[in-house]
Amino acid sequence: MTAALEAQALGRKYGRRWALRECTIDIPAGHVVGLVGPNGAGKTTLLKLAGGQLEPSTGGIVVLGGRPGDTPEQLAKVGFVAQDTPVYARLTVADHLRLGARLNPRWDGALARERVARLGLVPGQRAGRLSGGQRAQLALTLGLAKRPELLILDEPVASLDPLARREFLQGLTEAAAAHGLSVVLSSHLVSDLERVCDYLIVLVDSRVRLAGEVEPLLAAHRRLTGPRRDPGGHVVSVRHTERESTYVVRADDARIHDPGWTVSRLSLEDLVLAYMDQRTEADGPVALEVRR
Ligand SMILES: Nc1ncnc2c1ncn2[C@@H]1O[C@H](COP(=O)(O)OP(=O)(O)OP(=O)(O)O)[C@@H](O)[C@H]1O
Repeated sequence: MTAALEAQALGRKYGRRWALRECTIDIPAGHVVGLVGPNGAGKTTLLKLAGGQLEPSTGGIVVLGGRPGDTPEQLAKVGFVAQDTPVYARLTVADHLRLGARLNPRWDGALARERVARLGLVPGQRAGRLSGGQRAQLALTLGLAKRPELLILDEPVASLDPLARREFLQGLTEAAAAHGLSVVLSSHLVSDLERVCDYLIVLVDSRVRLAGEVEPLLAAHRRLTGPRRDPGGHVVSVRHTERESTYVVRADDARIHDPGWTVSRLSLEDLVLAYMDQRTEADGPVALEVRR
């Protein structure tokens, strides 16, 4: 099966500064991928490389078997909803749907009209007069109605209210399941990702710190709480208080059966925060090899 996204030693510089470096990932098709990381980590850069809006400085990237943005067929297969939810301020909602139909060979007009009606968007209203959240919903509708094989969403839910967020993410999961759509979405809202993503990429300081399917990743880590002593193996992060220490470790090689520890599983949010934190005994960040 063709991978949704393969990157090999992918890097992108702005001037002399790396925005993304040494990125090697291989994401099978059919996943809903959550891309997380602190501000400036390189998430948008990676998404734009996948969408063909940016060229790599080093390495290579293949999306659905082709070069990003290379041919009309490739462009039709990939939907991209940018962070600032670009819509044309002077065009109405209905104009956007007409434009979508004209520009996209696989356009699903029924889906677009049904979503617009369900969201309560007025077809005759100019996009410039919509609220930020409504503009985001319109941009998302255009992305879904394009019927891509891969939908890339850069912070799609940031401006949506909690109900709209849940509604959108549910729609996304349903579309992914019904049409075999692959999705890559970046977000700072890890609790939202927890609900929809089955694949995770954590980017920190322009590098991939963790990548893989969510369930195996969660199964491979534990939180140890107890005395301040080296648990052995891969320590992802550690926090000390006067009374106890909390370690996040790779479960396969740490001494988790030591009765001195209280051992618990992690939520996706705990796991993401541990890799974003990565404070160790030496108090310096460690680059970890990520096994899948
Ligand atoms: N057009 C540009 N020119 C110069 N530097 C840029 C440009 N775009 C991004 N950068 C830099 O590249 C790095 C990565 O930026 P990027 O937008 O990919 O991060 P991000 O993870 O998406 O951040 P955020 O969560 O804040 O959206 C940052 O240091 C940023 O300042």
